[in-house]
Amino acid sequence: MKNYIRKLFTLVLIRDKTRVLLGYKKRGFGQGRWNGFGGKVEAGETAQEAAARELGEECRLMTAPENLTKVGELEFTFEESDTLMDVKIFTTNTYTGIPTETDEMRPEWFPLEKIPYSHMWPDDELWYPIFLRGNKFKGAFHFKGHDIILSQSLSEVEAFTN
Ligand SMILES: Nc1[nH]c(=O)nc2c1ncn2[C@H]1C[C@H](O)[C@@H](COP(=O)(O)OP(=O)(O)OP(=O)(O)O)O1
Repeated sequence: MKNYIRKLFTLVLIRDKTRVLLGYKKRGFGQGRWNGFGGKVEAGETAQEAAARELGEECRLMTAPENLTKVGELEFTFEESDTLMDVKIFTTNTYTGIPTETDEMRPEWFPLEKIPYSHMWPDDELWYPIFLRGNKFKGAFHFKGHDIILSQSLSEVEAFTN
Protein backbone atom coordinates (compact mmCIF):
# COMPACT_ATOMS: atom_id res chain seq x y z
CA MET A 1 0.00 0.00 0.00
CA LYS A 2 1.15 3.54 -0.81
CA ASN A 3 2.27 5.91 1.90
CA TYR A 4 -0.69 8.25 1.67
CA ILE A 5 -0.74 11.87 2.75
CA ARG A 6 -3.96 12.26 4.73
CA LYS A 7 -5.94 15.46 4.22
CA LEU A 8 -9.06 16.41 6.13
CA PHE A 9 -12.21 17.51 4.26
CA THR A 10 -15.82 18.23 5.18
CA LEU A 11 -19.13 17.59 3.47
CA VAL A 12 -22.46 19.03 4.65
CA LEU A 13 -25.83 17.58 3.66
CA ILE A 14 -28.79 19.79 4.54
CA ARG A 15 -32.01 17.82 4.62
CA ASP A 16 -35.52 17.82 5.93
CA LYS A 17 -38.24 15.13 5.83
CA THR A 18 -38.78 15.29 2.07
CA ARG A 19 -35.74 16.82 0.39
CA VAL A 20 -31.99 17.31 0.41
CA LEU A 21 -30.01 20.36 -0.70
CA LEU A 22 -27.21 19.61 -3.17
CA GLY A 23 -24.94 21.90 -5.12
CA TYR A 24 -23.81 21.55 -8.73
CA LYS A 25 -20.02 21.89 -8.59
CA LYS A 26 -19.04 24.48 -11.16
CA ARG A 27 -15.26 24.23 -10.83
CA GLY A 28 -12.41 22.37 -9.13
CA PHE A 29 -12.51 18.86 -7.71
CA GLY A 30 -15.71 17.02 -8.66
CA GLN A 31 -16.67 19.64 -11.27
CA GLY A 32 -19.92 18.78 -13.07
CA ARG A 33 -21.24 16.63 -10.21
CA TRP A 34 -23.96 17.27 -7.61
CA ASN A 35 -22.68 17.04 -4.06
CA GLY A 36 -23.06 18.40 -0.57
CA PHE A 37 -21.10 21.50 0.43
CA GLY A 38 -17.60 21.28 1.82
CA GLY A 39 -13.89 21.52 1.34
CA LYS A 40 -10.55 21.43 3.07
CA VAL A 41 -10.19 21.88 6.82
CA GLU A 42 -7.73 24.76 7.34
CA ALA A 43 -5.05 24.84 10.05
CA GLY A 44 -6.53 25.82 13.41
CA GLU A 45 -10.11 24.86 12.51
CA THR A 46 -12.16 21.98 13.83
CA ALA A 47 -13.93 19.91 11.19
CA GLN A 48 -17.27 21.38 12.36
CA GLU A 49 -15.94 24.94 12.05
CA ALA A 50 -14.64 24.23 8.56
CA ALA A 51 -17.93 22.62 7.56
CA ALA A 52 -19.93 25.66 8.72
CA ARG A 53 -17.52 28.03 6.93
CA GLU A 54 -17.65 26.09 3.64
CA LEU A 55 -21.47 25.96 3.77
CA GLY A 56 -21.51 29.76 3.92
CA GLU A 57 -18.86 30.18 1.21
CA GLU A 58 -20.45 27.74 -1.22
CA CYS A 59 -24.21 28.44 -0.87
CA ARG A 60 -24.55 31.32 1.64
CA LEU A 61 -26.35 29.30 4.33
CA MET A 62 -25.22 30.07 7.87
CA THR A 63 -25.13 27.64 10.76
CA ALA A 64 -23.22 27.34 14.01
CA PRO A 65 -20.60 24.56 14.09
CA GLU A 66 -22.39 22.96 17.07
CA ASN A 67 -25.54 22.51 14.96
CA LEU A 68 -23.69 20.09 12.69
CA THR A 69 -24.12 16.41 13.54
CA LYS A 70 -21.54 14.00 12.22
CA VAL A 71 -23.15 11.20 10.19
CA GLY A 72 -20.28 9.71 8.24
CA GLU A 73 -16.55 9.22 7.89
CA LEU A 74 -15.31 8.24 4.44
CA GLU A 75 -11.80 7.85 3.06
CA PHE A 76 -11.14 8.29 -0.65
CA THR A 77 -7.93 7.22 -2.39
CA PHE A 78 -7.01 7.22 -6.06
CA GLU A 79 -4.64 5.06 -8.12
CA GLU A 80 -3.12 8.24 -9.51
CA SER A 81 -2.57 10.18 -6.27
CA ASP A 82 -0.73 10.03 -2.93
CA THR A 83 -3.49 11.96 -1.16
CA LEU A 84 -5.98 10.22 1.09
CA MET A 85 -9.11 12.37 1.39
CA ASP A 86 -10.45 11.96 4.90
CA VAL A 87 -13.99 13.30 4.62
CA LYS A 88 -16.13 14.04 7.67
CA ILE A 89 -19.80 14.23 6.72
CA PHE A 90 -22.26 16.34 8.69
CA THR A 91 -25.94 17.10 8.55
CA THR A 92 -28.21 19.75 9.99
CA ASN A 93 -31.63 21.22 9.52
CA THR A 94 -30.80 24.34 11.53
CA TYR A 95 -29.56 27.24 9.44
CA THR A 96 -30.37 30.75 8.31
CA GLY A 97 -30.32 32.22 4.84
CA ILE A 98 -31.53 31.20 1.42
CA PRO A 99 -29.49 28.83 -0.78
CA THR A 100 -27.73 31.09 -3.26
CA GLU A 101 -25.55 30.32 -6.27
CA THR A 102 -21.86 31.16 -5.87
CA ASP A 103 -18.79 30.92 -8.12
CA GLU A 104 -18.32 27.35 -6.89
CA MET A 105 -21.80 25.82 -6.51
CA ARG A 106 -25.35 26.09 -7.85
CA PRO A 107 -27.67 24.86 -5.06
CA GLU A 108 -30.94 23.02 -5.68
CA TRP A 109 -33.38 21.05 -3.50
CA PHE A 110 -33.98 17.44 -4.55
CA PRO A 111 -36.89 15.26 -3.36
CA LEU A 112 -35.41 12.32 -1.41
CA GLU A 113 -36.64 9.88 -4.06
CA LYS A 114 -35.07 11.90 -6.90
CA ILE A 115 -31.44 12.19 -5.92
CA PRO A 116 -29.43 12.55 -9.16
CA TYR A 117 -27.03 9.66 -8.55
CA SER A 118 -26.04 9.38 -12.21
CA HIS A 119 -24.52 12.87 -11.93
CA MET A 120 -22.83 12.36 -8.56
CA TRP A 121 -19.72 10.61 -7.24
CA PRO A 122 -20.24 6.84 -7.80
CA ASP A 123 -19.93 6.08 -4.08
CA ASP A 124 -22.89 8.31 -3.24
CA GLU A 125 -25.61 5.86 -4.26
CA LEU A 126 -24.02 3.33 -1.90
CA TRP A 127 -24.00 5.43 1.26
CA TYR A 128 -26.82 7.98 0.79
CA PRO A 129 -29.44 5.30 1.56
CA ILE A 130 -27.82 4.77 4.98
CA PHE A 131 -27.76 8.53 5.58
CA LEU A 132 -31.37 8.93 4.43
CA ARG A 133 -32.46 6.20 6.89
CA GLY A 134 -30.95 8.39 9.62
CA ASN A 135 -28.03 6.08 10.37
CA LYS A 136 -24.30 6.69 10.70
CA PHE A 137 -21.62 5.05 8.56
CA LYS A 138 -17.93 4.60 7.91
CA GLY A 139 -16.21 3.52 4.74
CA ALA A 140 -13.35 3.69 2.29
CA PHE A 141 -13.35 3.80 -1.50
CA HIS A 142 -10.37 3.36 -3.81
CA PHE A 143 -10.81 4.87 -7.27
CA LYS A 144 -9.31 4.53 -10.70
CA GLY A 145 -9.80 7.98 -12.12
CA HIS A 146 -12.95 9.59 -10.77
CA ASP A 147 -15.49 7.11 -12.17
CA ILE A 148 -14.40 3.58 -11.27
CA ILE A 149 -14.41 2.16 -7.74
CA LEU A 150 -11.71 -0.54 -7.59
CA SER A 151 -12.32 -1.52 -3.96
CA GLN A 152 -14.52 -0.42 -1.11
CA SER A 153 -15.69 -0.98 2.41
CA LEU A 154 -18.81 0.47 3.99
CA SER A 155 -20.57 -0.22 7.26
CA GLU A 156 -23.13 1.33 9.54
CA VAL A 157 -21.83 2.40 12.96
CA GLU A 158 -23.56 3.27 16.22
CA ALA A 159 -21.19 6.16 17.00
CA PHE A 160 -17.78 7.59 16.13
CA THR A 161 -14.72 7.26 18.33
CA ASN A 162 -13.85 10.98 18.19
N1 LIG B 1 -15.98 10.39 -3.70
C1 LIG B 1 -16.59 11.43 -3.13
N2 LIG B 1 -17.90 11.40 -2.85
C2 LIG B 1 -18.55 12.45 -2.28
O1 LIG B 1 -19.76 12.35 -2.05
N3 LIG B 1 -17.91 13.59 -1.95
C3 LIG B 1 -16.62 13.66 -2.22
C4 LIG B 1 -15.90 12.62 -2.81
N4 LIG B 1 -14.59 12.99 -2.93
C5 LIG B 1 -14.53 14.25 -2.45
N5 LIG B 1 -15.74 14.66 -1.99
C6 LIG B 1 -16.08 15.96 -1.43
C7 LIG B 1 -15.38 16.30 -0.15
C8 LIG B 1 -15.36 17.83 -0.22
O2 LIG B 1 -16.59 18.35 0.26
C9 LIG B 1 -15.24 18.12 -1.70
C10 LIG B 1 -13.83 18.44 -2.15
O3 LIG B 1 -13.46 19.63 -1.59
P1 LIG B 1 -13.45 21.01 -2.41
O4 LIG B 1 -14.49 20.97 -3.44
O5 LIG B 1 -13.53 22.15 -1.52
O6 LIG B 1 -12.08 20.91 -3.01
P2 LIG B 1 -11.36 22.11 -3.66
O7 LIG B 1 -10.06 21.54 -4.07
O8 LIG B 1 -12.27 22.72 -4.71
O9 LIG B 1 -11.15 23.05 -2.40
P3 LIG B 1 -11.50 24.39 -1.61
O10 LIG B 1 -10.59 25.39 -2.19
O11 LIG B 1 -11.17 24.05 -0.17
O12 LIG B 1 -12.99 24.76 -1.72
O13 LIG B 1 -15.66 16.95 -2.37
